[in-house]
Amino acid sequence: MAPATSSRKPLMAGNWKMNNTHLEAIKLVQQLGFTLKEPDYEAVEVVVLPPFTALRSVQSSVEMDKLGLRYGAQDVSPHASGAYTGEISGAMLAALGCSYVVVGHSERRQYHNEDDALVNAKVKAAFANQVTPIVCVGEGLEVRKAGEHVAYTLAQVDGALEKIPAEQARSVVIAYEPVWAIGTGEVATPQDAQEVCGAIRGRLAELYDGDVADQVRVLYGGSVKSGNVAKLMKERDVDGALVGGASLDAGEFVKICRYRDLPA
Ligand SMILES: O=C[C@H](O)COP(=O)(O)O
Repeated sequence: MAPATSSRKPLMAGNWKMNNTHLEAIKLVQQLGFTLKEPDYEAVEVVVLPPFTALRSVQSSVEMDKLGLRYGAQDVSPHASGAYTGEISGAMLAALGCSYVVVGHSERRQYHNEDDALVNAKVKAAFANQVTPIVCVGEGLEVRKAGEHVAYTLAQVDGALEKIPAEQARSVVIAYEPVWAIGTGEVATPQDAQEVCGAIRGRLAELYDGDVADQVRVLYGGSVKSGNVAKLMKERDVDGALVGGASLDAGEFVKICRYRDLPA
């Protein structure tokens, strides 16, 4: 398994959601892998998050073609093994070379009733298998309108990291994804993103001693595209992006990974 890196290296993660068969996944990974070069990987960590059914194909492609991409899954079971029909364990993801797993995406919270306790159990399951969780947090429109977005999001951070020790917390990735910005084309302003990403880092500093808050990468997600990523990445506490729709297009995702070349 390729270990996840940190020291706040920018991270661009493409969450493919329920898109791409394993054959389409191979094509997309090869398009990305053959376009991105060593200087890209020196500047940015690039991760793709295919559906479970494509993970084995992505692993083979990455290994055979010696691609610099890392990859991960979109969910993990809180259980280690056994009679849990339809679930995929952390050990299974580790065996497929997954570096990352998304935990607590708003679509899981909304359509599968995932609460903070379950998200916390999934974070533990990921760490138990040396897979780095990308923990998604963020408020819906009503909460934002009520001006309670920071408190709401920080409560989700508290819930996800309950009883997670500092040595694990320092490698976690947190993705701030305001629900109203996901798939809507309505990206948060850089100032809005910074407000919450900065507050998340502040909360990490309250929760943990030492360098945890400095080490953790906080991503922004929600309608990120090549046209807005450079401005978002200028913000002090935005360390990368969790990209949905735009990550399905190789050319667009490469541009996002090369955000430094784009006008901010
Ligand atoms: O995980 C990714 C996010 O849900 C963002 O999706 P989007 O870029 O399509 O808005």
